[in-house]
Amino acid sequence: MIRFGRAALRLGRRGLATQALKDSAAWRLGRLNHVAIAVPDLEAARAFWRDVMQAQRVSESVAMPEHGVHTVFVELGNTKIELLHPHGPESPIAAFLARNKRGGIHHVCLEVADIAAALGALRASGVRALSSEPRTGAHGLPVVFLHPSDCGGVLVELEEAAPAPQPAA
Ligand SMILES: C[C@@H](C(=O)O)C(=O)SCCNC(=O)CCNC(=O)[C@H](O)C(C)(C)COP(=O)(O)OP(=O)(O)OC[C@H]1O[C@@H](n2cnc3c(N)ncnc32)[C@H](O)[C@@H]1OP(=O)(O)O
Repeated sequence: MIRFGRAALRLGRRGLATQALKDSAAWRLGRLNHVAIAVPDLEAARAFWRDVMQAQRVSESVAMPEHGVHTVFVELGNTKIELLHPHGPESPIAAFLARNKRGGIHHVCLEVADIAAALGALRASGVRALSSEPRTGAHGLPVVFLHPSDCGGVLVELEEAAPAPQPAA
């Protein structure tokens, strides 16, 4: 059975649906920030997106040992692709690549306006977070991962959107 936390059950009831709408207004689900792809060979993947797919901007590789990954960002204009490669044997990407030898889509990252409010509302709907608190993600902003078994089989990362720049006075 595919699970979506307890949200699908609860939203069937009028009162809880209204509450969920109020909650979502507070935390506001926003843009697709990136799609992450786990890759067995980071330099080969980097070259593919730069030279074959002709992406205009492909970053250098950055090591993030605190997340167990090396990352490369491919800018697409409306969103990004994050290439992920394991950093260390405990890396979650190592476990993923052990099951998916050629790599594949690992997670999607969605922006929210208020990550603490999002976590509270999602937990109340039965969606499990994979850390007790948000951590600092690849863009230096708070992120939290949601269990794929509670999100229809998709690993979802939430990232608190950077505050919009204020117009010059
Ligand atoms: C730098 C940062 C950033 O962008 O800001 C990052 O990207 S860090 C990127 C790396 N960090 C993370 O991924 C952190 C969050 N990830 C985790 O905590 C873990 O990887 C889990 C998602 C819990 C999976 O861990 P593990 O493979 O040990 O768990 P498990 O074998 O018990 O799997 C539990 C269930 O989830 C499924 N599963 C595992 N990984 C999955 C994935 N990427 N997408 C969809 N489903 C997935 C398994 O098939 C299994 O399904 P069944 O139960 O149906 O068999």
